[in-house]
Amino acid sequence: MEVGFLGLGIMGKAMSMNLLMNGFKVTVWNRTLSKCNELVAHGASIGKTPAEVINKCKITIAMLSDPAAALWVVLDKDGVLEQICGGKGYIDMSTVDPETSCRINEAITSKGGQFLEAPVSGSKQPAETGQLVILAAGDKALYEAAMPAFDILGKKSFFLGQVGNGAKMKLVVNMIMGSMMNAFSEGLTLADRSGLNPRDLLDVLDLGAIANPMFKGKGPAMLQNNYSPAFPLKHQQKDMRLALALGDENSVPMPVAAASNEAFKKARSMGLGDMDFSAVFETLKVLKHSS
Ligand SMILES: NC(=O)C1=CN([C@@H]2O[C@H](COP(=O)(O)OP(=O)(O)OC[C@H]3O[C@@H](n4cnc5c(N)ncnc54)[C@H](OP(=O)(O)O)[C@@H]3O)[C@@H](O)[C@H]2O)C=CC1
Ligand SMILES: O=CC(=O)O
Repeated sequence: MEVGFLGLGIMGKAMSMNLLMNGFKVTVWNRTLSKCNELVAHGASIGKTPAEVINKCKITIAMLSDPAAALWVVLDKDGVLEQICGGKGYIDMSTVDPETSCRINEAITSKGGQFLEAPVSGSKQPAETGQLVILAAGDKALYEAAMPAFDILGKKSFFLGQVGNGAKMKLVVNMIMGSMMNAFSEGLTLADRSGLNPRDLLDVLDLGAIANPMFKGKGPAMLQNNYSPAFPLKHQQKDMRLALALGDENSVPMPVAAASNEAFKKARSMGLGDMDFSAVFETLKVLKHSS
């Protein structure tokens, strides 16, 4: 099967490489073109623009940073819209808000193309090992046509109905994850400041009812101030912001998420936006130093 792939950041690079290693023909494009080189060394072709990739491939996947990037790649000069047409499918796997997804859907379908949103749950390592959870919504026929690729990229795919539902599900999941990361950071700090060994806390948590892969995976690195980015903090803050907007629209009070968003904003203001989202832990250390 041949696919196009737009956006070779942490996730896009891992996902497109995975497709390539599993026998797919892949044509890649990235805004910073040099990031295509590693993929090309493994057999990928390059498209010089998003339009060129769409022209070449029947199905094209995008994995871009945020709503502005997702819209730019579709609507701007040399963008997806210039070549999309009947018989071609566009799948946006970026995490965006439902409104952005609906705008892209309208643009693509107005030219006769098929559109599927398919954000993913799972980070760099699940992307490398094909263990993502795919949250698709939109054109069911495109979902079925893309299943061979989804089977490589993910451990489970959900079809959630109309466009917007995938984005909503992803934002709800990441709102919970971001809030959990803040509670975890406060717990580690409280254990330390009250005279406990935070490593003991990790062991206790791991044996109880709130054990989870995130605490287990991130905890030891956080205690060593290691925030090598798997999920960049700036993207987690974007997801909190978009989830809070969804809460506004639906009159859902979300005080825990709102406080977590403030902590992520604080971390961004400290220059930690490109670090892993677990670097929000550092905001609590600043409080210690200033007291
Ligand atoms: N990392 C993770 O654990 C996960 C991330 N996600 C979501 O996946 C998406 C990608 O994440 P990730 O790979 O980590 O992010 P990165 O920051 O590593 O990569 C972002 C990608 O978007 C491109 N981009 C940014 N702005 C523009 C623009 N204006 N025009 C064109 N391209 C642009 C970048 O291009 P360039 O290289 O030129 O900067 C790069 O290819 C995000 O929506 C994120 O929320 C979802 C699940 C897990
Ligand atoms: O969006 C991030 C993730 O880990 O899922």
